Amino acid sequence: MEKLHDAIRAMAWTDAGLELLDQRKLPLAESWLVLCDCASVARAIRDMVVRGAPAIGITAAYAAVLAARERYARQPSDWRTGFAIDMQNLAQSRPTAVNLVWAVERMQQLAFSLNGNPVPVLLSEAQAIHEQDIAANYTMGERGAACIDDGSSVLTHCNTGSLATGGYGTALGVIRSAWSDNKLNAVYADETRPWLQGARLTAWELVQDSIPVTLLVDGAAAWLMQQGRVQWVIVGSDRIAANGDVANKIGTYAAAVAARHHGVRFMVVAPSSTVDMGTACGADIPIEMRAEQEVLSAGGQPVAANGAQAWNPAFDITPAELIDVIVTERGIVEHPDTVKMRSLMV
Ligand SMILES: CSC[C@H]1O[C@H](OP(=O)(O)O)[C@H](O)[C@@H]1O
Repeated sequence: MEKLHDAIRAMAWTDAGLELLDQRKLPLAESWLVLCDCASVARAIRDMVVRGAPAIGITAAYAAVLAARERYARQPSDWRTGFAIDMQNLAQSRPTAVNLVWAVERMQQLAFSLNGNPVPVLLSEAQAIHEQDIAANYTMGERGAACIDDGSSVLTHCNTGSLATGGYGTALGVIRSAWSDNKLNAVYADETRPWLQGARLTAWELVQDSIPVTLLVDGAAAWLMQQGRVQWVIVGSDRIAANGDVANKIGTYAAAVAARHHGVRFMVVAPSSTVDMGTACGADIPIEMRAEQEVLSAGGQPVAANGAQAWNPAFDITPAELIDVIVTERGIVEHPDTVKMRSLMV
């Protein structure tokens, strides 16, 4: 089967600045923002113009280039002080995806090792982070697809494709590769309330690739499994703790519980930049709480009675014992635990 085209990108560096595809407007409109300063990129991450753990990390790396360019132009003799402030603000834009802090620390450590104008070297580093992520996604796509038997149907949650990464995707990369290998009968996608990453982004990506996709409301996932209609649930992650516990979009834990109950296998796909060996277990992962309004409305229109309140955790924690396999570019871990995760990350 011909290799799927890989044209979708969430971000692109240009001399004018960092271009971000505004994912808040998809699938109805494809519009790009061109951001020229670090603070604007931090706001764009917070406001989910760009989202998805690896995409957030790559975007932060480019934001570090913008910060260095601005600070060095303003004060060549003492650009580091302002740069450090920019990096702190950037790192605080969203708390759960460890890729953000990983990228900020990697860029800041490099920046402070440089003499003279840091921008050219930092830009090369940011571009390397971007390219390495894409390469990792193709590797994970092949490795994950190899776990899937011919004739399988799969369910995915949220968006883990080119829009959530540097390109191709993590869990959606596995689905792309498995489809290219003629292994899949059907692909199901949870709409993923309240932000609708599945309905608005995953479905859009798969339609672009001419891969048939069937959307379902999140509450239908367990019934789909009870009907025996999927053999795998395949998801991404925003942070994997040292013991293999996984933080991912809200609704992932429910899917994992239902999958285990119904004998459906559960795969987590994430680059090693998502693994946080400094966090012992899932209980120690910060869970982002987002605005109540995201639950109380849809498409900008209220859907709840005026006066109702909402609880809006953006992520939940799936314990390692509910995960059959974690796929990274460094290797595959079956039935993850701390020992296995540590051996993967050495
Ligand atoms: C490729 S991992 C993407 C990961 O990020 C999503 O969260 P958000 O859309 O809020 O950034 C979701 O947890 C996905 O699994």
